[in-house]
Amino acid sequence: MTDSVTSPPLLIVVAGALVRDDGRVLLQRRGAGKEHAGLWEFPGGKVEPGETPEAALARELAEELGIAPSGPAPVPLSFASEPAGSRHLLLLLFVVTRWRGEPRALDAAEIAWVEPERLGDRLMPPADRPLAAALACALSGGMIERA
Ligand SMILES: Nc1nc2c([nH]c(=O)n2[C@H]2C[C@H](O)[C@@H](COP(=O)(O)OP(=O)(O)OP(=O)(O)O)O2)c(=O)[nH]1
Repeated sequence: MTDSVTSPPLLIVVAGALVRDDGRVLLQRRGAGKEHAGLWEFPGGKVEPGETPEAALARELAEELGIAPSGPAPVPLSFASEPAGSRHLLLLLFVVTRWRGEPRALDAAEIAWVEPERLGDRLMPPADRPLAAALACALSGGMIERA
């Protein structure tokens, strides 16, 4: 193929929307010195070579929050696809309704449990905004079975 000039390498990132039994969603604020510092995002990170998205999600949730998904497998909800500097971001969002442990901000500046209808109030990276809207819509429409 000769179109690599016009097709930047994919940056595949996985993220989890933790939904508590009261319907609130966990967001975390990116720390200083990181890309998108200060913005609110879903916990997650880059999928490493040879890793499935599900394995990457479990690893990132352990590293960033000290929790492990349990019970029903995380459910893919939506994705974002957009340019990100010299690469192209593919951000895969899963919904997580059961986990072991109490989430702590091990990597982020802080975490917050946000009512779905207030997700839009938080400043987020561009890729997250439509994902947050889709999540709020799915939650208000009863499309997501809670723990
Ligand atoms: N984790 C996460 N990353 C996001 C979101 N939205 C978004 O644009 N991103 C971007 C920011 C980064 O360019 C990239 C993920 O980078 P990251 O720094 O979180 O990845 P990582 O945990 O693997 O970190 P590192 O080891 O490379 O430092 O995806 C989101 O909701 N969650």
